[in-house]
Amino acid sequence: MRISKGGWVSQLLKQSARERDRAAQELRLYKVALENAYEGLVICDREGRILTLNDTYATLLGVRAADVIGKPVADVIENTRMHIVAKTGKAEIADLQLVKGRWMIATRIPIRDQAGNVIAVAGKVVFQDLDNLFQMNTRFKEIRKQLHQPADKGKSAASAKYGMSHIIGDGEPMRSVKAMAVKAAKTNGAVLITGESGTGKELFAHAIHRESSRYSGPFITVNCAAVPEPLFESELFGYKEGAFTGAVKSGKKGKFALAHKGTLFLDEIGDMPLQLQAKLLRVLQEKEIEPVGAAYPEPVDVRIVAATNQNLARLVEQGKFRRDLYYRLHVIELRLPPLRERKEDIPVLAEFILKKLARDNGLHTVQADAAAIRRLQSCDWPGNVRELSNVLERALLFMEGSVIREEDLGLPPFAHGADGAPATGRSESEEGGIRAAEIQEKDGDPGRIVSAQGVTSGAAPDNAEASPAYREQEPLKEQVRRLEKELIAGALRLENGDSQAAARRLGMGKSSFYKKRGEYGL
Ligand SMILES: Nc1ncnc2c1ncn2[C@@H]1O[C@H](COP(=O)(O)OP(=O)(O)OP(=O)(O)O)[C@@H](O)[C@H]1O
Repeated sequence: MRISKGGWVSQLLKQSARERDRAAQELRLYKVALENAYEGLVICDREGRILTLNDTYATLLGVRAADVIGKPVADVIENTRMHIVAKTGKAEIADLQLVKGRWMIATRIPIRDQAGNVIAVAGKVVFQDLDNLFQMNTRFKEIRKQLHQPADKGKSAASAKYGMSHIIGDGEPMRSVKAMAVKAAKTNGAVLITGESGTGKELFAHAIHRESSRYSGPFITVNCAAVPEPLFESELFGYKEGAFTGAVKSGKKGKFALAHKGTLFLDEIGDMPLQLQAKLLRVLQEKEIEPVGAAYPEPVDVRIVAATNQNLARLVEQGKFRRDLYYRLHVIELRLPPLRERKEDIPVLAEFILKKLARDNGLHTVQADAAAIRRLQSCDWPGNVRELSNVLERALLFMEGSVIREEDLGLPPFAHGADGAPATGRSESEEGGIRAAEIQEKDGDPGRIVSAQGVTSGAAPDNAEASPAYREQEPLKEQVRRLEKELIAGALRLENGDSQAAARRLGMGKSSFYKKRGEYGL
């Protein structure tokens, strides 16, 4: 059959029209898929100019896609690296990027022509709910920790993690206490570290060990507030085979024996039972231990560093701490200044803490602006550095921009007291919470208390009296207990039952935390 010339042409025209339609439809589909993607998508040319931006990303950025096409991507998207990838040609997978105050997971892929030249870069950001992101990250850290535990368990359990360089603060109070700690480290005598909760006593204990001639020996910690009284003796001194029913068959080494040739850090020493204090004194004098069930004492070479946030002298007066042991420990006392007495250190501390938080959470470092730092310096910090760290961690979660501003700190509005002194900062510490309750009681209203916010903030809101939201009928003590229990249970949940981490999260001292945990049966 002959096909006329006109027939050929019309056939070809029809075919190409069909292909055009198909291509156009395909393009429409891609466009719809791009626009409706859950992720933010952006494509740049090799000069870093935006070729296309989907609606999801445009909405997040608060721009109209049509207005930004052709603009340099760095002018439109904060902290972008699309233009850099266009230059390096190296893909960046799952990088963290802060955009409009939200952390995103960004992936940037160079697109090449057949000769291998970069002609464009495709970028994708997944913005998770921030909590999810942090939860994911916490979970990831846990898994990583579990994976690495068998290899370095022994090492991390028995070695000091911090040195003097980890102790931040170059104001006069801190410089002199650090200098004294270095001197104390060179001796072999017991050191007593005193200071309020969160002032860095544990940090100093580690650093003293590291500065001492025992630095290559073990560093063993015992939290005297956490050991149940009946187990104390065997925990410290160990026991021999068959010492008591339920004992491990082969016997067990105590902390003293584990710390042989190293340092034993007795944290919260004020909580040590009196009977054990007598035994500790004996070890310090005789330099030998007597494991439970042992026939003879065994020599040990251990240097004691003890810490407390209690007033040991007062405990001695009250008959709760042995005078002779107190004198023995008190030979070298390092008194750590509370943060309110070294506010000049707050800027460097904040910088250090923010860097550490960023590192621990795999984020980019964020800074606090001058007003935020001034606000931090206006606080009294009853929970000291731990509390400062908690406030900064929270600010990091709730900040809106890429720099922490005063309002991100979540502190009550700055106010001067009657004596001109700045108002106390928000405290998440137990002490802070109780103080809020006490303030209310002293104000002559013992049956009522401010809301949870007031309790945890450490300062009753200015309008507590006026706002019905802050007034409830439940008796004061019950409210405090209920809230305290909820907070402790919540923190334990978030930290997967890790008491130390939960105590840190709440800005509470470890001993108070353990006590409360037991008290509430959690
Ligand atoms: N000078 C400092 N520089 C850097 N970090 C610090 C400093 N002081 C304290 N910190 C940090 O504050 C937190 C509390 O410190 P640490 O546990 O040493 O305090 P503490 O006095 O032993 O508290 P507690 O009496 O409640 O056990 C830790 O995260 C610690 O790293």
